[in-house]
Amino acid sequence: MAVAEFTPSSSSSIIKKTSLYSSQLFYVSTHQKRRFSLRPLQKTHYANICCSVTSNEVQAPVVTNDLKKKPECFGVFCLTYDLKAEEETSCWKKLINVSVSGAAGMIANHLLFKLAAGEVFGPDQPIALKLLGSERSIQALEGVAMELEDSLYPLLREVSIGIDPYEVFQDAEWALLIGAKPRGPGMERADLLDINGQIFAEQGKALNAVASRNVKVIVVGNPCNTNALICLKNAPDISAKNFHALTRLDENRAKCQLALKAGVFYDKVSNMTIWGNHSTTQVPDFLNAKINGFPVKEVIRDTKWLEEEFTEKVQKRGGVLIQKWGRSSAASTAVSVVDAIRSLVTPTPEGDWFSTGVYTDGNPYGIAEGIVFSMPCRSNGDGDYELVKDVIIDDYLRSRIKKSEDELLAEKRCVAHRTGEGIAVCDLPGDTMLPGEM
Ligand SMILES: NC(=O)c1ccc[n+]([C@@H]2O[C@H](COP(=O)([O-])OP(=O)(O)OC[C@H]3O[C@@H](n4cnc5c(N)ncnc54)[C@H](O)[C@@H]3O)[C@@H](O)[C@H]2O)c1
Repeated sequence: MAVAEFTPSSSSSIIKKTSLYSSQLFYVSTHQKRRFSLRPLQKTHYANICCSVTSNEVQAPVVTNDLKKKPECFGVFCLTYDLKAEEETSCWKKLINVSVSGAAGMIANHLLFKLAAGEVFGPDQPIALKLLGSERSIQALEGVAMELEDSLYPLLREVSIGIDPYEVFQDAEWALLIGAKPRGPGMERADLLDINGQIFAEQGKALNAVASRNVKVIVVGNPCNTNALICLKNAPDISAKNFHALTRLDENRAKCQLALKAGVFYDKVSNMTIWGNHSTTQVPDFLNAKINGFPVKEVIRDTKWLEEEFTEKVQKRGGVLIQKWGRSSAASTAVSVVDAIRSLVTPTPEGDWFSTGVYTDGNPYGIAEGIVFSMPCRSNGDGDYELVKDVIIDDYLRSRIKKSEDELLAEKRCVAHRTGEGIAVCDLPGDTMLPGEM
């Protein structure tokens, strides 16, 4: 059985970089330490401007004669440099590095273009995209980089691709870990936990070695809660608080179902928590959620529907979608990654909260410590979060939360060899992975 597609080895890695600063598209082989131009980059005036970076702003760009004379800067793009570009870029923030793994996959194919367009970090935030693929996906990754080039995004200042996380995560301020091995036919869930555990242990080590000390990590690849746990345990120099497992898609799905039942538009649904694991043991919390500012139970008086139909609909939405669509949700997952990041970089609206899978140490709900569990959080927009304290937990909710907690504790025991916590013992309860997202 192949253990993982990706074998980290800095000696064999190839980084391909397209830099809009240099107007060149080139490979950097860490082996040979040489660069060669593949083809000229047909680009707008951004191709021949330089931005010098101050503490929090990119200074006005200047046209350098050197670059202007370069043979790869050609034709109309060299001549039509518009001085207004200086004004446009002078108020930009400092460039941020965003690393994305699984960048040639379906989710990334939606997400990368949202990142480059400024939908995530804002219209004044230039970004460098560093894309991590597997050996098998390196060609596809080149195609992704070409599409990004051809999209002429002004905010996208650099694109690099590679298969070595120690290079691709260098100075990462955000790491969006999407790449994971899918579950093959007949593969036991314990095997999947182990195979992906290996990937996320390696990526945790790489983040620990080379990423920004303040990097925010969002784990999407499944089983995402336990992958996030493995990742953070392998990155001891980075705060465990910086690691998230994506449960925002589940939150969005739950909001949609409540809106549908109540006959309101979904922006009227707030305070939606997904508790627990991104699996069918997840608990969409209708007790604390609100519709038009009122408790859901006051608006939807059908408790049977809430406890049975609603809960199951949210838990199994991914499976229904794959039956209809023939593949797992990619676009809505990408949207939910955008939502998850935006929730951390913009202040949470007064009285509201969002769900994300985070490390349980110090949680006020009595959930076991040492696991990654989806809980209600608020942020003041600085990338950090705090857990919401004033939530009601009744017997129904507590028993459901306990089931998801037990599952995550079992997953944790099963990957103890990956988290440095001893010998793995796999006594997993029933198979509760979300159908279609395996
Ligand atoms: N948390 C959620 O809400 C949620 C929702 C949907 C999907 N998912 C999960 O997201 C993951 C990706 O889904 P997708 O639809 O994009 O899959 P995909 O198969 O289209 O893409 C995955 C990509 O990752 C690459 N890859 C594999 N191992 C890698 C490694 N070690 N390093 C870098 N890249 C690697 C593959 O080559 C592939 O290109 C899956 O694990 C899926 O189950 C999570």
